Amino acid sequence: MSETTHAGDPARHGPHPDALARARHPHRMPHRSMLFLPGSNAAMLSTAYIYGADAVMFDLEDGVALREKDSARLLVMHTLRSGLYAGVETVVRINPLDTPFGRADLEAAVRAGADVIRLPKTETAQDIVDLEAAVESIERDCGREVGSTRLMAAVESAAGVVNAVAIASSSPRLTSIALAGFDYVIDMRTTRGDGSELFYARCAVLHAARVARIAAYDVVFSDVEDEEGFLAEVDVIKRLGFDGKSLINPRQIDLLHNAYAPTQDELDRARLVVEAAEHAAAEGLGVVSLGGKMIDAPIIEAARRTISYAAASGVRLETTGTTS
Ligand SMILES: CC(C)(COP(=O)(O)OP(=O)(O)OC[C@H]1O[C@@H](n2cnc3c(N)ncnc32)[C@H](O)[C@@H]1OP(=O)(O)O)[C@@H](O)C(=O)NCCC(=O)NCCSC(=O)C[C@@](O)(CC(=O)O)C(=O)O
Ligand SMILES: [Mg+2]
Repeated sequence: MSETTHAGDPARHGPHPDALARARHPHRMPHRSMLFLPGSNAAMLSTAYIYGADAVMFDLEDGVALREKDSARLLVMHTLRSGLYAGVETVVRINPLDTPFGRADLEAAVRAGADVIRLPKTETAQDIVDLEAAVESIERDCGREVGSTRLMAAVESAAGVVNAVAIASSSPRLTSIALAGFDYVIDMRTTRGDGSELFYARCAVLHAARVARIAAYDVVFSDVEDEEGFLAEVDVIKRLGFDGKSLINPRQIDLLHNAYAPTQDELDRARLVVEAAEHAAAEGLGVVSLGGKMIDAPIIEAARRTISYAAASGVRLETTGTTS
């Protein structure tokens, strides 16, 4: 692939500052919604930055027909370089590296400045180690800051789920892990149902993410007309502890963000906790207390996350499904 230089090319100027902020302060940057966009769909690629997803995922893998693999790669590369998505986290789902398309996808995505590479069908930690080596070589070759491309592992099989802790801990570049439900249930010889078929995998992926201190994304919900079913699934995954979900349709974004938004009471309490923590830090106090009760670090961290969710999409409106 030939490399052209032009002003504003993210491949020349490193990652968007927003991406660096996410890497340094993950609790302040929500990872709730990741919108899948088929890389071959020019109309979707030219408009989807307006929908307000936390991240968009340009898909070069299963959402793209074989005969469109090369044209989709070019389309995604030009979209990344266009600057349209400068304020949104950009993710490219490449084809696996052992397919005829994987290396070319990776080369194009890293050179064009993708914030994150999503590796589908990750089964072992070695898959990520190999990906990291390939990414580093491309970064060096094109002059992109080494280490600036982040990685996401998508786990889509029994092997991936069983190896989730090793995968999640395999690279400092790996900032998130996603469970992919459709391929997973095929591998498990079952079908999507009431969620019980995903329960073990969800828990395994989530525990791996927490051990490695990275973000965890839940599966896509395929029926875009079934708002009630979508919200029921969101309720389950939020309770389990997922940071968010991969999505296939813009209509799912606000529903998800509203479900993750705090109530006004939760926000007020979080602000008090953070104020108390900041006061204690300013006074050089080792112990943070609020109303006579000691507050520990995980509570302060959770309070900061609550404030970041409210900053991103307001407080939760229980009746309308939207946020204020
Ligand atoms: C489902 C449907 C056909 C419905 O279409 P509809 O037209 O009925 O939708 P409408 O709501 O009417 O669209 C209103 C307006 O939004 C625009 N719009 C729609 N969707 C948009 C979007 N995604 N991005 C930007 N724009 C969008 C649309 O163009 C229109 O724009 P406009 O005409 O201007 O008004 C459509 O959404 C769609 O194609 N989704 C993406 C599907 C996809 O990517 N599948 C592969 C990934 S899963 C996989 O691979 C499995 C996995 O690997 C997963 C894992 O790894 O996690 C595993 O194993 O589990
Ligand atoms: Mg899949």
